[in-house]
Amino acid sequence: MAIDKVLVGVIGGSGLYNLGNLTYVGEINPLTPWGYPSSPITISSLPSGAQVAFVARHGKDHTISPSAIPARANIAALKSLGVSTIIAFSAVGSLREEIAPGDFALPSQLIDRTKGGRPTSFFDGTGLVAHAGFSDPYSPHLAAWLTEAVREALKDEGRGVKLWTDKTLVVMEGPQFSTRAESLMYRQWGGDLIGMTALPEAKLAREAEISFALIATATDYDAWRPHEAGVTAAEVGKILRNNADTSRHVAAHVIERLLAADKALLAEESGNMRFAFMAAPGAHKNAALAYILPEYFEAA
Ligand SMILES: CSC[C@H]1O[C@H](OP(=O)(O)O)[C@H](O)[C@@H]1O
Ligand SMILES: Nc1ncnc2[nH]cnc12
Repeated sequence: MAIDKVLVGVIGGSGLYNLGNLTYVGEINPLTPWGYPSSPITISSLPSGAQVAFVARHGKDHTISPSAIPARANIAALKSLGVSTIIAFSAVGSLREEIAPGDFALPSQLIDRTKGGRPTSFFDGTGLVAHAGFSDPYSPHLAAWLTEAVREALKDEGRGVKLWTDKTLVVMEGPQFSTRAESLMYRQWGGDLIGMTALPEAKLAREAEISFALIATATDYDAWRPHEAGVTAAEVGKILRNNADTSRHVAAHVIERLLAADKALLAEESGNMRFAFMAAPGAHKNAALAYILPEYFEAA
């Protein structure tokens, strides 16, 4: 089967290394100006025939640590396939009693606690300065639409998985989990969830004019609860398989409906960079920027 223009991309995190519930079409490994993506991108088709692109952010065998994920290559590779909307999944710890392991959440805000120098912009080293708006890190219309669509998908699956919305996700560097003091501090800051990979992914999607939403899947209670041992990878691992099965169901259900929904939803971020540049982009020929934003840049 031929690979068509793919409008929706999925990024899988811990435990979610494939969309094996869809029909396999092929694999493609684009070399972007920022290198290769974390893993070759799998193209699969939905029952309607529409195609979806999937990338495993830690690699298919989970060999890439959160600090080393080639996020620019992942986003650029998806964009090169025609992707205008990404739905990303991320395993997270819960900083709130009411958000239990096994629950799903749509975060609306992020707090950046990464500090290992992950590249966060496509414009680094290009000589062009761009300031993308990031007050709402996830595309608001897409997130609002997803609330109902994900709820419906979870109901349809029938396992009784709960969905939380409007939560604040703290993104830490890792790979070690937080100390108890840090975990308690994040709660005081208003954090509801904690993970290691949501940034810079969301920033890069915004720069690439891709609509982007994150579905967070809770695996543990992090380290803030008194009298508990604290989080371990083994504890997280126990819940990953169920969360991944539910994520696959949600992805298939939601993307099928998204492709049939108002086309404006898929293009929510289109044009958002037009006023972000500090110097006229037309005057700036750059092959890397042309790869990600051909609307504004030409190859040199
Ligand atoms: C396996 S627990 C820590 C690990 O899980 C999360 O990964 P992802 O966001 O890709 O699902 C978390 O961010 C850490 O990378
Ligand atoms: N407690 C936690 N802290 C950071 N990332 C996580 N991913 C899953 N659980 C996590």
